[in-house]
Amino acid sequence: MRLRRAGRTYGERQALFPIDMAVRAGECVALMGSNGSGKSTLLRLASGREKPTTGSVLFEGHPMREEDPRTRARIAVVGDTVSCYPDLTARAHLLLVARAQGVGDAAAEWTDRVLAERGLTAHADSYPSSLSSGQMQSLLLGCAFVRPRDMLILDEPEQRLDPAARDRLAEQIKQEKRDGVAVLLATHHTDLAGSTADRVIVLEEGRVIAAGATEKVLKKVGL
Ligand SMILES: Nc1ncnc2c1ncn2[C@@H]1O[C@H](COP(=O)(O)OP(=O)(O)OP(=O)(O)O)[C@@H](O)[C@H]1O
Repeated sequence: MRLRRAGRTYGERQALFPIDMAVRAGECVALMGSNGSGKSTLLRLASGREKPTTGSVLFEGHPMREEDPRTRARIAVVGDTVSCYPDLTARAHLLLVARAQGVGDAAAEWTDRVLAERGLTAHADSYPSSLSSGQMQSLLLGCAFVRPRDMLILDEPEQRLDPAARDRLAEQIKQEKRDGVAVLLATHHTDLAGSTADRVIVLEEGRVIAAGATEKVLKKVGL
């Protein structure tokens, strides 16, 4: 996935100034920066959810189009909005996504594995209204891991997770990299970025203020 001078305005506000960046297979890039610095905007462009107002976004050399089923089939996104079906259990959500994304006969097996990995086995038959906010976040993350993917886009995936669930998430991201998945995430959690990201990009008011190898950048910006 590559952004070529991609920028985004909302009315008068320049949420993201034109930026060049790429995420390669097996690599994790973390976006950091204060509230409103443009991280979610960049992720929405990278996932094809929104179009840049300048420049372009490419996935494997072709313009990113979320409406293209082939793109959707390969990019798993956990965005900044929570959405679920109130009358479907945690297990049913995962089965639905697995089947919709072509997992086929293995959907039940994938679902059980993801429930266990996300610490949700005991809540498999719970409805969203009876999940805690952290369990709900784990379910949303599970929806990204219960389907095939070549790219993973995560917006503050650590939010509402307890330390154990956060550690499991970090391990999962490292496994994704070993499996050749390209990972792009926005996070406020320095340890999560430090343990998973190969590179960090720090945004401030829509501009890149630091970018490069994780350790170097975190040190430079005092994180
Ligand atoms: N749909 C929109 N319409 C108008 N302005 C928007 C819209 N989305 C984002 N913005 C503005 O763009 C800027 C960047 O927002 P963005 O959500 O990308 O920040 P962020 O770095 O993800 O912040 P946070 O850490 O709070 O999630 C903010 O000033 C925000 O108010």
